[in-house]
Order: sequence, then structure tokens, then C-alpha cells
Amino acid sequence: MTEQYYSLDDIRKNVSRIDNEILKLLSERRLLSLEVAKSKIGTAKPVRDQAREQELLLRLIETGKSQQLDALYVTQIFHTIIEDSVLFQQAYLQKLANPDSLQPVARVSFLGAKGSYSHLASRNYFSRKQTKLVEMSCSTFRDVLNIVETGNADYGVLPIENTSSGSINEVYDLLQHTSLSIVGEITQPIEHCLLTVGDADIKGINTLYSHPQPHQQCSEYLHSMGNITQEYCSSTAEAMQKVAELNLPNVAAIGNASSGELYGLTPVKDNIANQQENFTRFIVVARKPVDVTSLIPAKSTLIMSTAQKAGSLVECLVVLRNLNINMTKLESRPVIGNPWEEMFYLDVEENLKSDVMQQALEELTRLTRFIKVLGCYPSENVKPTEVEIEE
Ligand SMILES: O=C(O)C(=O)C[C@]1(C(=O)O)C=C[C@@H](O)C=C1
Repeated sequence: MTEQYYSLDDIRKNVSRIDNEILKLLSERRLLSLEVAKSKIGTAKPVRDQAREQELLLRLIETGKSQQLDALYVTQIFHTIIEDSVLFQQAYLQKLANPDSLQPVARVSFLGAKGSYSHLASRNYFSRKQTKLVEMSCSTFRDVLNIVETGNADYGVLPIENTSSGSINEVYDLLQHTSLSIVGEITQPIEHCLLTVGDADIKGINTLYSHPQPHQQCSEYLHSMGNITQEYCSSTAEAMQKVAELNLPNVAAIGNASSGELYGLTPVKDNIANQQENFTRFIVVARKPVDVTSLIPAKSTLIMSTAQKAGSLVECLVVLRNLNINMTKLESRPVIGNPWEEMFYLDVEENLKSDVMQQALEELTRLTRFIKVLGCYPSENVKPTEVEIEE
């Protein structure tokens, strides 16, 4: 038997043909998930069905094994596919529940120029919402809110907390006084790199341009670099822009590798954050609150100030515990102009419309001096169903 040799071109043609088939099948599967969502409206079944996911993943792992595909690979791919299916269904159901909210063109404001993490988060958030974006970059968080409040943008995207550096206090403080509502959230992986023009030598770097947040998130690596002059910028994008303009081998910026590409910068060291799993949660604000369908997991955010006596906060938290409402975040911030007074921010995994949430609000109103709902929105944090992988 003679061996058959194919040219690289022929092999690549075959790979591309298969890739196109994969895309076609992914698109078909996505359309089917819409049919699933429609059928769930009729039966009032929740979008997420962990038992179905478990059964589906176990079966696929078995089938994969018989085709020499390892379990981890199959699981990772199908976690991504299921996450997309859940978010796609959620976006569709939310559109039905709020017919006036998403226009064919949405103007969205965020901090920083093209390539900032806020810009990446905005694009990701709207990617499944079937709307064209007009992107409006701002130089301060206050401007991001102002431009929506005055009707010059429809949405604002703001970072609220990071897994390494914690809460973004400036944003919390601005939320105390805004008339806007939180209508969505998105968690964005933050992958910080050291970026330079060309392939500069790390040892020669003595000046670093960065926004204060990434600087804080990479403090350990930056400390190991020794004596570096720090130049703070209003955003990651501005830092990248500065380094590109300076065009010097001794100057670097902290930023994302793909954003760096937009500015012609090269990553000379990646993964420089203190925590490898570095994520930022962003909130999306708009002038009108949204209604969250009961078929999908919802989150509500409240702010409140309690009476200034011992145990006031505990009394409020007991209300949530007694009603079995899960609190995912509790933050306190000083009230400007009222020394020693605190404003508490609470995120709870509950739909504002639910009976338990309505009861909680009634009881909390009695126990607090001030309380306001900042918004109720779909939870976009789809935790994949874990299955036991046997070798
Ligand atoms: O089968 C369903 O009920 C779906 O919603 C589809 C699907 C999937 O994409 O396979 C998505 C979410 C559910 O948690 C389970 C499965």
C-alpha cells in the first residue's frame, strides 16, 4: 500500500471545512436554545436545569472518550456552549419582558478609550443583546453616569468590584446620588500584562504608566521589578496610548494583550496580577429600571442607612436570613457631610417582584432611616454544572 501525502494547503482546506461545519452547528444549536426558551414560557420552567446539564455532560464525556477526546476538553467546550445557551435565552426572555428597553441602536458610555477593560466589558455585555452599539468613552466615572442621566447615552458600564483589589469605592459613592437604575451586570476576566513598544528588555524598564486599580492588582510583581517611576493615568487605555506615543524601550504600560494590540504594543510579561483568577464585576445602569422575568436568576441591589444604635445592622440582616434571602455582597461607605454615618450596599439573589423580597423591603423600611432599591437585574454569572471526571 502506498502512503498518501497531502500538501499543507490541502490539509488546511480540510481543517477550515470542519471549522465551518462546527460554526454552522453552533449556530443551529443556538437557534434551538431559543425554541427551548419559548417552550419554557408556556410551562413557566426556569431556564437553568442543572439535572439536564449533568445528564448531557456525562453522556458527551462518554461519547467523547470513545472518539479519543479527553473528558476535560469535552467538559470545557460544553461548559462554554451551555453558558452561551443560558445567556442567549436570558437575553431573549428579558427582551420579551421589557419590549421598550433595548432599541436597535444603544448608546453606551464607559471609562477610557478603545481597549479599556470597561470598553471590553461593554462589548461583552451587549454581544448577545442583538443591538448595535454607539460607544461613548468618558474620562471619569462621574461623566459615565452624567451622560446617561442627561439622556445623551442610554447605558453606562461601571466597574464595581475586583477579586484582587476589592470594591471600587468611587463608584459606590457615586451610586448614592444617582437617579439611574442598575439593569445588568457582567463579570470580565482581567488579564494584566506588561506592554511595551517592540520586544523591549524587561530589565531596562524604569517607567510605568497605569491606572491606579491595575497598579494595585499587580503590586507584587511591580514590587519585584525594583525602583520604577509610576505615572498614573485616568484609564488603562490612556496608559497604553501614552506608551505608544512615547515609543521608548524603557517605558511600559499595564493592560490587556488584545487591547495592547490596538495600540501596537507587545506583551513582554503576561499574568502579572497578584491573583491568577482576576475578575472585575461591572454594573450596567440606565434611566429606566427593568423587569426581570421569574424564569431566570435575578439579583437586587439596595442601599440603606440604619439607626445609629448597637445592633441596627444585625436586625436588618436577620430579616434577610429569616426570609432565606441570600446576600452576596455587603459594603459600607461613609456618608459625605455626615461624619460617622454609614451607607450600606447590599446585593441579594432575589427578584424584586418576589413575595419574600417585597416582605423584606417592608420590614427593612421599618428598621432603617433611609432605603432605596438601586435595581433588579438578571444574574449573568452562570456557574457551570460540575461533573465528576473519571480517568
Ligand atoms: O434543555 C434545556 O432546558 C435548556 O435550556 C438548554 C440547555 C443547553 O444548552 O443544553 C441550557 C440550559 C439548561 O440549564 C440546560 C440545557
